[in-house]
Amino acid sequence: MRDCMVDGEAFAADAREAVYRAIHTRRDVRDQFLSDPLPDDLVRRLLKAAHAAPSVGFMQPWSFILVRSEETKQAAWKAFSKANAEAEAMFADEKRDLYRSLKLEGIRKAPLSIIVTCDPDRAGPVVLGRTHNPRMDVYSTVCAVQNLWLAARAEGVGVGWVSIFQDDDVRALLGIPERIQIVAWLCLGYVRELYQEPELAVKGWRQRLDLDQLICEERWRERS
Ligand SMILES: Cc1cc2c(cc1C)N(C[C@H](O)[C@H](O)[C@H](O)COP(=O)(O)O)c1[nH]c(=O)[nH]c(=O)c1N2
Repeated sequence: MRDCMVDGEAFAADAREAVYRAIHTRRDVRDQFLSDPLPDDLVRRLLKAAHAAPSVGFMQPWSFILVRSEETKQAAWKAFSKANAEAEAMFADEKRDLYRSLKLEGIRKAPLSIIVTCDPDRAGPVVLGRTHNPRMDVYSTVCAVQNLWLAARAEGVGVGWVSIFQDDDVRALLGIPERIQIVAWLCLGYVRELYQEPELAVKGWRQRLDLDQLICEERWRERS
């Protein structure tokens, strides 16, 4: 068994710093995408990072659909626009005005979209670790998205997650069968600069919560 092990010691300070830098400077990107295409080997590294994510029962339920054509991106943007109009109507008064002013997608600007899906049947009917909570497959897929997002940050590639869609529109557009879950539409492209803080905070939509208010010991505590 010893032959199967690798060193588990802490990274050297600069490598550790790089990991935290990727975590803390990662941003959701909507408008800063450059049009330059992403090289295939880079895209492959990002997908490899996603594929290295943890998954329940080592299920690896994810798949990745790569979209580069203007035609498909235009159709996706139309689906977004329809859903976004519905979303806008759900907010009241000033919040609605602020919502309307926000840029919430970069579908047409980003040279590449990666749609991440989850196959609930990937590892058969009974999956280790998912026996009492079937949602674990989607949670695993989200881990893959986050791996990709952090790797992209290190590569100078911005990622924007767009979730303002009716699933059926995306299904029809990409030919995704009913049994497959759509987890994320990710827009990707090189970026020259990023917001220092979440754009939604900068634009006054919502601020970062105080971490100390979110930690409790032993028992659930309502946030004050
Ligand atoms: C599941 C999920 C879904 C979405 C998002 C994120 C996640 C995790 N985010 C991005 C989100 O607004 C952003 O992560 C937060 O505002 C925090 O900003 P940073 O990611 O730190 O820049 C996002 N942003 C956006 O402009 N349109 C969208 O539809 C979505 N959808």
